[in-house]
Formats: sequence, structure tokens, C-alpha cells
Amino acid sequence: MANSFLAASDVVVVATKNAGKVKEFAHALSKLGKQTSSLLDHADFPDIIEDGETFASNARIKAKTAGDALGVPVLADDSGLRVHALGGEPGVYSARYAGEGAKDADNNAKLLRELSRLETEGDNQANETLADGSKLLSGAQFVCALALYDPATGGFLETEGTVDGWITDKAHGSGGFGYDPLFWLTSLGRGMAELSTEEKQRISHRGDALKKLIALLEQ
Ligand SMILES: O=P(O)(O)OP(=O)(O)OP(=O)(O)OC[C@H]1O[C@@H](n2cnc3c(O)ncnc32)[C@H](O)[C@@H]1O
Ligand SMILES: [Mg+2]
Repeated sequence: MANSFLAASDVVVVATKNAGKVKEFAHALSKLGKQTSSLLDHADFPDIIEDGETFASNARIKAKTAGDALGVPVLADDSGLRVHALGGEPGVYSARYAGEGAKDADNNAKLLRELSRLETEGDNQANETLADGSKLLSGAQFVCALALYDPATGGFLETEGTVDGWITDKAHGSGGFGYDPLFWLTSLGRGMAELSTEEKQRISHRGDALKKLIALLEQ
């Protein structure tokens, strides 16, 4: 599907209802001369059940469900946050960490509650402080699995990207989405939500996975 996909389609369909992801995909794909369409453009599209045990399997489920229904190749993203002090939680449950239908603010609040519980129990080894007085609570990693599915062949192209950082006890910045305000990049000395879309793309798990996918498509 590789060459034919890039050559054939002016519009890339992304099987997501997350407006933050759509913004990032639209930014990246516009550089390839592609427009982005998403499930936000198909308001009636039923919610896809994400019952895979890995990011990769959930990405395949989303891409196949949407691709079979729409009859065109579809790209899907399943992503989330692994927090080392929490044994890798929330992981594949990142979107519903604070419960089914949880908002970003609820999930962020729960993450801080869980980490502060560890702190009180004295289990947390990390206690470095940033210049603004906020504390680094735990090392963490964002993960993004991408799956591109072609219903004509039943074939998948898959990649995975990551970015390492730290969870801070206070929010930094107002860009991005999800857990970005709590994710600190020690290498940049900035928070993920302080980055522009372009800057986030360059270093993020999603940018990493997309770069790998484009390399596969161009092979
Ligand atoms: O399934 P779709 O419709 O794509 O949208 P979603 O928001 O439910 O997405 P996921 O199932 O992949 O869940 C990923 C969660 O992990 C978080 N997340 C993923 N990528 C992120 C990013 O780049 N920055 C901050 N948080 C992110 C965010 O809170 C998401 O809700
Ligand atoms: Mg989801």
C-alpha cells in the first residue's frame, strides 16, 4: 500500500475524535500536501470500543473499524502516558484514568493525587525542584502507536513513537491537550504544553511515530 497511499490520496482520514490529535495530524500532513479528515467530520460514527491490551492493538482496532466502515484507507492513533513511579499507569487506560468519560482535567487531577499519595508514603525517590519551585514527581513516557489500514487489502502499516520526560506537581503552559500541562521535558527545560504545534511535533511521541510511518511509506 505504501507508495500508492501517498500518491493516491489528497485527504488522509484519521480515526480519532480527539481534536488535539486532529490538530497535530493536520499540521504534520499539510507538509506532505495532504488534508486531514477525522471522525469529528462523521458526527454519527459510533464510538469505537478500545479493548486491546496494547497501544498497538487499539490502534489497529480503530483503523480497521473506521476503514471497513468508510471503505478507504484509515490512519489511527492510540496513545497514552506511562508513569514510572506508578508502574507504567495509566498506560492504555490514559483516556479513562479518572473513569469512563473523564475529561483531561479529571485525569490530570487523578494523576497528581496518585503521585502525591506515593510522596506521603515516602515511596517517591524523585524530588528535584525546578527554577519556579515546582517539583519533578516521576519520570514518565508518552507512547503513540499508529496503524494505517487499507480495507482493499486488509493490510496494516504500523509504527510506535515515544518521548521521555517528567511529571511535575504544577501545570506549565496551556497548549497541547491531555496530560501535556504536567509533562516536563528536562532536555528542553520546558513543559509540553508550552510548545507550539510545530515544536511538539519535532519531539513528541506522535511526531516520532509519524516520522517512522512516513519513512515506511516512502520506502
Ligand atoms: O481514541 P481517540 O478518538 O483517538 O481519542 P482519545 O482521546 O480517546 O485517545 P486515546 O484513546 O489514544 O487515549 C489517549 C489519552 O492519552 C493522552 N494523550 C495521548 N497523547 C497525548 C499527548 O500528545 N499529549 C497529552 N496527552 C496525550 C490523552 O489524555 C488521551 O486521552
Ligand atoms: Mg480513545
